[in-house]
Amino acid sequence: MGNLKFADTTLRDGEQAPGVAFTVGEKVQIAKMLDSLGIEYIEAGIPAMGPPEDEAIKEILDLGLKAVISTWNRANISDIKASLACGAKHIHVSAPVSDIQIKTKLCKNRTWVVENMKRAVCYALEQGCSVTVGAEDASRADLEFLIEFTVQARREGAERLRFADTIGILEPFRTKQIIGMLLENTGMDIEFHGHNDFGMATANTFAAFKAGARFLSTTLGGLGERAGNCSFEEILAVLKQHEGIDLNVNDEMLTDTLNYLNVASGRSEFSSKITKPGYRALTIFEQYYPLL
Ligand SMILES: CC(=O)SCCNC(=O)CCNC(=O)[C@H](O)C(C)(C)COP(=O)(O)OP(=O)(O)OC[C@H]1O[C@@H](n2cnc3c(N)ncnc32)[C@H](O)[C@@H]1OP(=O)(O)O
Ligand SMILES: CC(C)C(=O)C(=O)O
Repeated sequence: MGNLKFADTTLRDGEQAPGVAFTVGEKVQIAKMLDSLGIEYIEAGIPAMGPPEDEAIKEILDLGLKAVISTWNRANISDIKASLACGAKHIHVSAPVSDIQIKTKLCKNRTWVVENMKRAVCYALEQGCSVTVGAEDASRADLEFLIEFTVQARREGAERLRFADTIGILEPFRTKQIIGMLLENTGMDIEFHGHNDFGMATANTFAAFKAGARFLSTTLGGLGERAGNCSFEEILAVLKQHEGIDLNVNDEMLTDTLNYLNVASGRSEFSSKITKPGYRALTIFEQYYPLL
């Protein structure tokens, strides 16, 4: 998909959607389908959760897919050991970076967060893994601290930073400004992870792309915690319509994948996602919407 890369989190954040629990077989099938669509990065799950999550992750890793398979870890060594036990080679280390989450969720301070992130990154690298770092609740973080956290992650050897709009409070203008500022001040590659609480996950993801984020975190159908995440098929349509970027995703395969997910997620409203305006515009009625 060229310079722009997709990091799918249907199997991790998608499964955090209310009422959704995939079986091991469903997770493996979804991973195969994501790979067939040409998605470059697949977040397979959280090994620290134990069985059956770790079984699914092992099976996915054993498939030898083209996509890079990563696992989600808290900023601690025991989570990374659980990932290594599954055979993971690509470790995502995640930590809250807003003061509100550092204080209320972790009961810690900024120094603790940076030190534990660094220790976890360093450990994973020593084990021969590649590492990405996640900044949870980045949209509510103090900007100077976010820059400091990112610079330290980069120095430690992390490949990129996942900027999470964890509670979905950003809007596109602010997103563009904040991602641009982060890129300018850190030189770190950015992955944008948006939530849809105000219905702006796709718009914010597009704004992050316009600001220079090369990695877009998406889920099939926008499945994800609370109101969900940026949907893969929507941002595909937006990129095509507004940027003329055609990622040549096989439309039939995408529809089959969404239909499979509809059944696996048990979310009946999900099937209607393929009739969402953005997606439909470019797949069914493309001739009426000349590309820019
Ligand atoms: C915003 C997000 O989407 S984050 C991803 C969220 N997804 C999930 O949490 C998946 C479901 N969660 C689980 O199954 C479990 O919470 C597990 C397996 C991940 C962890 O289980 P446990 O360790 O038994 O319990 P628990 O969730 O209470 O862990 C809390 C501990 O993790 C710490 N912690 C939480 N997040 C992080 C983090 N990102 N980095 C470091 N430590 C963290 C807490 O401070 C707390 O530490 P303490 O034990 O010293 O007080
Ligand atoms: C763990 C992260 C990336 C997440 O899902 C969020 O903060 O929204």
